[in-house]
Amino acid sequence: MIGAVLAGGRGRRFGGDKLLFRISGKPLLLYTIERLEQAEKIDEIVLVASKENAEKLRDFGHDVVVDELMIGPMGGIFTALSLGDAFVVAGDMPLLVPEFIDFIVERFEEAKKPACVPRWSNGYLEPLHAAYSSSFRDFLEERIKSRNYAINQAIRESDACYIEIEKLPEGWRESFFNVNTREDLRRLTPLRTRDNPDTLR
Ligand SMILES: Nc1nc2c(ncn2[C@@H]2O[C@H](COP(=O)(O)OP(=O)(O)OP(=O)(O)O)[C@@H](O)[C@H]2O)c(=O)[nH]1
Ligand SMILES: [Mg+2]
Repeated sequence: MIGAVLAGGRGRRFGGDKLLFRISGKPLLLYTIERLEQAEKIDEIVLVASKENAEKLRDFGHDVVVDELMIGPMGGIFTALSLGDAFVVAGDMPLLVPEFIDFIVERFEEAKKPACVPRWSNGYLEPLHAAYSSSFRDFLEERIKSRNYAINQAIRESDACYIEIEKLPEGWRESFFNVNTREDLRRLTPLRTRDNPDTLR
């Protein structure tokens, strides 16, 4: 399965290109990529870039595909699916849990549904930590044509399968953590053992 990383955002809340921002000398995006590489079900990684940052992202050693739409997550997912079925994450998720990703991909493969998306008990979805089939792309195309870019609504109106988050190990939830502001960087401090045991303290 392709692991697609959305990496075309502007980082407005962060105040600059957060994906290249270095934490203990390592770009945020690299943390995300390394976690995704650890998932056994992911055999190829693709970075979904903007035209502006595509060149820089080539340094990460994975294929880069340019998002021509730049309408937010829906366009990134749409672009990723042009390559085939994909597990899609945001580039600002440094604490991805590889076992959780494998779990979702397995469920997706069994369910044979257009998408498999984690869902909280209050109905909130995690569309940027989900598996999608290339057939979901056709469904998105219609919505993009009518400028309806709301990804959660699209998922709800599709025949998606859901993964109930609260029924899974609590430790897996940190997989959703994403860095949006500089304040969020602080939340990384006590957590890191796997990647950089000492340096983030
Ligand atoms: N390819 C692509 N990636 C996107 C797009 N919008 C956001 N992303 C990426 O999707 C991920 C999650 O988005 P956000 O957390 O909102 O990041 P952002 O858009 O850079 O930040 P803000 O400007 O503060 O919203 C980030 O890794 C972004 O780089 C888009 O239109 N196309
Ligand atoms: Mg984010």
